[in-house]
This record gives sequence, C-alpha cells and structure tokens, in this order.
Amino acid sequence: MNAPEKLDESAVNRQKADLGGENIRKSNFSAPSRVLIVFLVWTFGIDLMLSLLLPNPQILSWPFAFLHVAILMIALAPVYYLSLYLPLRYYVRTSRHATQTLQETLDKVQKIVDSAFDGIIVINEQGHIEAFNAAAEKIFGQPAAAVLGKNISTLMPEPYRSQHDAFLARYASTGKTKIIGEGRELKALRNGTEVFPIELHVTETDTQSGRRFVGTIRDISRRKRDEAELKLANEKLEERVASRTAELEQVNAALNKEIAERKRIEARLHEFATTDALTGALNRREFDRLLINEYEKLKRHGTPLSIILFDVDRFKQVNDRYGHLVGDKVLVELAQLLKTTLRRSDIFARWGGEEFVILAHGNAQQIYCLAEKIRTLIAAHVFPEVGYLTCSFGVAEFSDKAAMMNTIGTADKLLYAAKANGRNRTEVESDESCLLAS
Ligand SMILES: Nc1nc2c(ncn2[C@@H]2O[C@H](COP(=O)(O)OP(=O)(O)OP(=O)(O)O)[C@@H](O)[C@H]2O)c(=O)[nH]1
Repeated sequence: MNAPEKLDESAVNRQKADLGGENIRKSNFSAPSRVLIVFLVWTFGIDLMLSLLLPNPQILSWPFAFLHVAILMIALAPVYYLSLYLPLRYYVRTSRHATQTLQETLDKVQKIVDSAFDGIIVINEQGHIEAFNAAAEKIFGQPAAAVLGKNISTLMPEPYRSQHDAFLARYASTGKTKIIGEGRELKALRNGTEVFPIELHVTETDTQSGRRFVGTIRDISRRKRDEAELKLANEKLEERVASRTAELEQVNAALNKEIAERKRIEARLHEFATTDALTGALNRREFDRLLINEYEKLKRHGTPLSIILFDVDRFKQVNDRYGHLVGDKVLVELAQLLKTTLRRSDIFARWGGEEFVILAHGNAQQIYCLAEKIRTLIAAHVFPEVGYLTCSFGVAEFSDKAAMMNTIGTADKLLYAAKANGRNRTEVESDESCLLAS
C-alpha cells in the first residue's frame, strides 16, 4: 500500500493548503491577482498616455488602431515580463516546491507513524476512522483501506461496541471521560472475529476541522498469555511449596516428637543414673560427684560447707512390725518431707539403707541448726502407716585442710554417738547450740 494514500484525503488537502499558503505569503509576490492588478494599471496607463499624445480622429482608423496595439505591446513587453511572467513563474515554482515539501513531510510523517511499534488510530468526533497506521493493520488484521471511514466500534467486541457511540456522545455533551489521557486494558476484535486484549491510550487534539481522538494501541495478547502462564506457574509453585511445607512440618513435628521423646528418655536415664529408685532422693554416686564439686569450691573460695548424716531410729522394728513394704513407704515419705523442707542449694541423698545425707552451705553451727530443724520436723510428723518416728543426726564441717573423707567419717561417728546418746538428737563436733533446738 502506498503510504500517503492511507491518510485521510481531506486532512491532506488541509495540510497542503496550509503549507502552500504559508510559502506564498513568505514570497514577494503573494498572489496572481496582485500581478494582474499591476498589469492592468500599466496597460491602462500606457493607453491613456497614447490617447492624449495622438489626435482623436486617427483612433478610429484601422492602421492607427493596429499601430496603437503594436506600440502598446512593444511598450508593455518588459512590463509583461517583469510584472506578469516572472511573478507567475515564481508563484508556480514556489507552489511546486511547497507541494513537494508537503509531500515529503507527509511521507516522513507517514513513515514515522507506520514504523511505530504501537498501532495508531485517529478518529473524528463521530467515531469515524481517519488514520490507521501499519502497526494497527497488523494488530487488527485488516488493511487501512478496509476500515478508513468506518466507525471505530467495528474494531470492538461487545459490549464495548454498543457502548462506544453513547460514550462519544456523552463526552461531547459533558466533556467528562475516564479514558482520555489514561491507559487501560480492553478487548478488541481481530479480523472481525477474534477477541484479543489490548492496552489503549487515548489523547485528543483540536484541529481546524474539529476534535480528533488519537488512540495508541498495543496488542498485549502475549503479555497476557505470559502473565497467565506465570500465574499458573506461581500457583503450582505455591501448591508445591505448601505441600512441601506441610510435609516438612510433618517431618518437623515427628522430629520434635522424637527429640522430646529422646529428651524425656535422657532425662529419665539421667534420673535413673542420679537418683535413688525408691525414694527419689539423689543416689550415692551422684552425691559423691556433687560433693567433689562443692569441696573444690570450698578449697578455692573458702565458702563454709557442712555435712549432715542422719538415720531413722529403730527402723528394723518398723519393718518387723509393719512389713518391708510399709518400711519402704516410710522411707519414701521421709524423703518427700526432706525435699519440701530443704533449699534447692542443699544436696540431699540416700546414703544407704535407712540412712540419708545432706550437704549444705554453712558452718557447723549453722548446719547444726538445720539438722535440729529437720529432726524436730520429722519427730512431729505423723507417718500414716506407722505414726511417729525419730531420727538421729551427726553434723560435721568440711575444712580445706582436712581430707574430705575424714569429715564424712566424723559425721558418721557423730551419728553413732547420737544413737548411743539416746537417739532423736543431733551431735556436732564442737559444743554448738541452736535456738531452734528443742
Ligand atoms: N523397708 C526397708 N528397710 C530397709 C531398707 N534399707 C534398710 N532397711 C532396714 O533398716 C533396718 C536397719 O536396722 P538397723 O541397722 O538394725 O538399725 P535400726 O533398727 O534402725 O536401729 P538403730 O539404727 O540402732 O536405731 C534393717 O532392718 C534393714 O533391713 C529399705 O530400703 N527398705
């Protein structure tokens, strides 16, 4: 298709007229009419001069008339040349040049418009298509010749088609529109059948022959397809992530359960390894380990540390009278009583049989007081199965100079001394007294 043909003819003519007029106005000879006026003035001027110079009767004779015309033509020849031929030749050349310039400009504009990536469609106020560039031909699958002059709504599917004329009329009457100057996504019609998505930007411009709307159209089918594919891929990915997350959460929950179970087993194992199975008090091995730690601290920092060894009085009788199981229950209850009484920093363990040990921070006097407090507490406690019971206590203070085992031995001796001295009493190395003692 010849490019300039695609532009609306009236618009071309208007532009031609504008461009031509502009060039002529710029020249010294603005119009043929002005040349004609100059020619007439010269003709009548010379004719008048000849009439005045020559006697009147001779004017009527044919030879004279011939001479008159000949003189007139000879006299006016330079005037013809200067005032008629040259201006006309200049006018024609200028007009031809202006037309050529206009044509070149139009060719250039058309090429630019046709080379645009986006489709460009110009419509008038009635919605009739006045320009349709090459990209628009490609996008809509129709040659410009097939759509020029037709209503733009022929390129739209329903419901846009039915709404478009009303939209234009409303805009003409109210001046209100949402689309001018804004970009929006719409549906268009390719080859009159295929509905496809477009992105449309509309601008408007006022021309001598009325308002024009310029639509810039981009086929976004591919983008939409890509977006849809991307959305689908995203959805699938999200689904996979969700199911994988669920799987991981399950695995995680199972792992957490396993870890919790392991921790529970470890704690249980630790408990088995460190506590006495019957009473729940620390066992002898754990006590020995903690004693070594505390003894090291004592040696480093000099903080006073003492030991209480105590033993249930006449426990054999309990076993003999109530049975071994009741004896066990009594030991469990006794340990429970001690646990609720002692501080967390005190280390309480079963030493063996019905004998218990307490490692406590404090000097002999302070821990003697503690032993007495425990003694009176036990003595006042009613054991459901057996009633009242008493215990005997031996208290000794560790020193950084004495060997650790010696102090334990001392506490043991003092415990036996308490037994020997009548039971239900506390013996300590030095002559200690305690306000708590009863
Ligand atoms: N039920 C029970 N009895 C125990 C346990 N360990 C030791 N005994 C008993 O505790 C009793 C300790 O008796 P003895 O050493 O004669 O001392 P006792 O009868 O308490 O008399 P004194 O200590 O001199 O007051 C024994 O009969 C042991 O069998 C135990 O774990 N459970």
